[in-house]
Amino acid sequence: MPSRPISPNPNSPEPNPNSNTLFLCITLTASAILFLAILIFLYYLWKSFLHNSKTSPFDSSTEQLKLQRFSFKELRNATNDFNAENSIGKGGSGTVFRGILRDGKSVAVKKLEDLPSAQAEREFQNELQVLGGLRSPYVVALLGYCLEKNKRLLVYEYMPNHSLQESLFNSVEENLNMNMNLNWEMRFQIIDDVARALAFLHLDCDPPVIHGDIKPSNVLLDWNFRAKISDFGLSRVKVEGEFGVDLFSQELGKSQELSGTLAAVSVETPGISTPVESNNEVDFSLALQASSSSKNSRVCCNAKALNLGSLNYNASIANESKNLKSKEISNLEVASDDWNRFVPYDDEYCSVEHSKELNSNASVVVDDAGSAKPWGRDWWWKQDGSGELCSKDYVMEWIGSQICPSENPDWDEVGKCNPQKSNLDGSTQLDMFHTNATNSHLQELGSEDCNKGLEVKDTKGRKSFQKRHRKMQEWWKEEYLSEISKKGSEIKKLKFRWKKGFKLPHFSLTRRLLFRRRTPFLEENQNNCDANGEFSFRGGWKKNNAHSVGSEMWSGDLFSRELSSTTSMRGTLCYVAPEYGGTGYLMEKADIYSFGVLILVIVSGRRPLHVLSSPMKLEKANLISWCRHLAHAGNVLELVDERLKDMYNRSQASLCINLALACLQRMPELRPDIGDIVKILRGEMDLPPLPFEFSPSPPSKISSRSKRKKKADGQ
Ligand SMILES: Nc1ncnc2c1ncn2[C@@H]1O[C@H](COP(=O)(O)OP(=O)(O)OP(=O)(O)O)[C@@H](O)[C@H]1O
Repeated sequence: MPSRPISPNPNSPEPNPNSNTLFLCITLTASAILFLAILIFLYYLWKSFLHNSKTSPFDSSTEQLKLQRFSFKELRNATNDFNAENSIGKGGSGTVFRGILRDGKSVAVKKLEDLPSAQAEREFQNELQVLGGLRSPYVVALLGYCLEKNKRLLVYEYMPNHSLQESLFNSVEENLNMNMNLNWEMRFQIIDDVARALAFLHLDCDPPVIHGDIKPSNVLLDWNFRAKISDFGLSRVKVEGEFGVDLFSQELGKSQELSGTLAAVSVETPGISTPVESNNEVDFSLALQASSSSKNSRVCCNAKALNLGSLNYNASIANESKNLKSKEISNLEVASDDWNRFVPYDDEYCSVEHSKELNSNASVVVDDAGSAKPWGRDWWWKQDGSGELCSKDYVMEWIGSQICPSENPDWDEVGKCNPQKSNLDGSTQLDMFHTNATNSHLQELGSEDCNKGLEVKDTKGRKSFQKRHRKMQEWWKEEYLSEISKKGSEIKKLKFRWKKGFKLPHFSLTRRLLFRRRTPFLEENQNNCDANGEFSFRGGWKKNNAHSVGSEMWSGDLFSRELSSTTSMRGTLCYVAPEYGGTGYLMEKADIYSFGVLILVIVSGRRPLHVLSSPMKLEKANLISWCRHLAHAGNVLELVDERLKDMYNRSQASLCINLALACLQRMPELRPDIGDIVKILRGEMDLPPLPFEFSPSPPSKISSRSKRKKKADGQ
């Protein structure tokens, strides 16, 4: 029986073709939306990942600050076409004008040179990246910037009483006219303000910021003569990890450890909204990047300083000609620049360290007395730009007497290791790195001995000092010279590569990328600072010789110190800490040193090296040296500015001077930290005991608090 076909159930609904299509449409749309959402999500995830990896470490602690971007036209209008009448100062990198913005706000506009050098460029970046991220009542606010083609301008809050430099060193008449003479209360307040500014940078910023160039022209005064610090072109951000011992090795450690990441971020915009053009080197952002990527590294990165290094390095490469006679002066100028920065404020208590540097200069004085500029740069003589140091011969004579004491045979030995001599011999600057490195160690060791040795004045003592000094030199030679010679071939290789690829300060991005492939180990350094031989050199070195910050601390430390003694000079002559040229242990303490000089300058109203055309007592020319003598004689108040007459608080003045002496100790570790300094100035803490040579014998603990209490009681 044939089966009957099953007829469709008349009750079942007919499939509706329209609803099918609708269903399909909805599904497709939903999938597309979902897919898009996922894409968007992934995109944002990726973006935020990128953003986080480039965020300044400030972000964690400080709100990002938006800097206003001005057009050039706006600033030109504000300053009346940069009218000379509106010019309020000139610094190394440009001129500062007073301007009034459209909203009526007074600003100071720093116009950098139109053809910015690599150094100016880095300074610009540094200023934006560091100062741009800081807000404190003790720090001059950076309000904005202008970046148009080759135009670089920075816009700051206007400080009506300009710089401390002017208030202290303008003529009395000038100051009287402008009502800018500083009485004691103002001076003490300024010292306190600068201390608080440093406390903010060192203690409140995370990571700490090291200013690196504390001096009167970088202390600006508001209407009430309250001080704020400015000029962060040399500043550094410090990231401290568990291996935080030596600055320079940390720099190396950072570049080594982060070799993979550094290259990638060099031209990226850093955390704060900062203009970075693709051809600019943003070494600062590298430091920040490094800091966020490396737990165990402590990073100090500095643009201007690296550039100084590059200057030296370039000079060294350019200086391979053996017939140096005519060129050598200019090269020596560059080379001796670094040496010069140490020069003449160190006194007899610790002068062996600097004696060679001084000697190097002395040899130029002797060799080249009349011609050229034996000291390299005019600015050396024009401390802080005023040009008041007009008696060169006088100073030279004085320096000569300081550096070549014929009665000290030990110094002859140091004198042999003269960078200029090595140059005259026809050796290259790279060779000089060795020589100078060697010397710097000899000096360090020597100076240690000198400090001890000077305490022993008799012949027996002198002999033992010499013996110890030589012994230390021998020890150093045995310990390190072989190691350095092992590394000589590496240096040559680097020199070769440098000549091939790193000579141009701004070679094109394409070339950079090409070069990157070929020389990966140099790329991180190139990104850091493409014209910077020193940094490349360091990084390259570290790359091949170190595997971690900790494990290679010592070799890195050794080598970087050698280099730093010739190439990494920073700051301003007479204000820069001695360790900047050598064993840079604690960077904050370098600020403390400069602060010590600043205190003396404020209290005395004198420059650190103060030589006038009129005859003057020799020992007073060097402020620090003179202060130490006075301290030893128990008469520090003689240092107080005569213009104040007797109208000053004696206990405060004595406290300030003794505090300055504490800050000026040669060993960074012995200098008080800024937290203590603030407390000492507030009278909440006693001044730590000063070293023997600064105190009238027997050494006594200066109890500022008790003294002030007594004084208060007496009153
Ligand atoms: N915000 C400001 N308000 C008022 N005056 C300022 C301001 N900034 C700078 N000046 C003035 O301009 C001068 C030059 O400042 P600038 O920072 O360019 O150079 P410097 O610190 O003197 O030198 P260098 O930059 O070479 O260390 C200062 O000494 C000060 O008198």
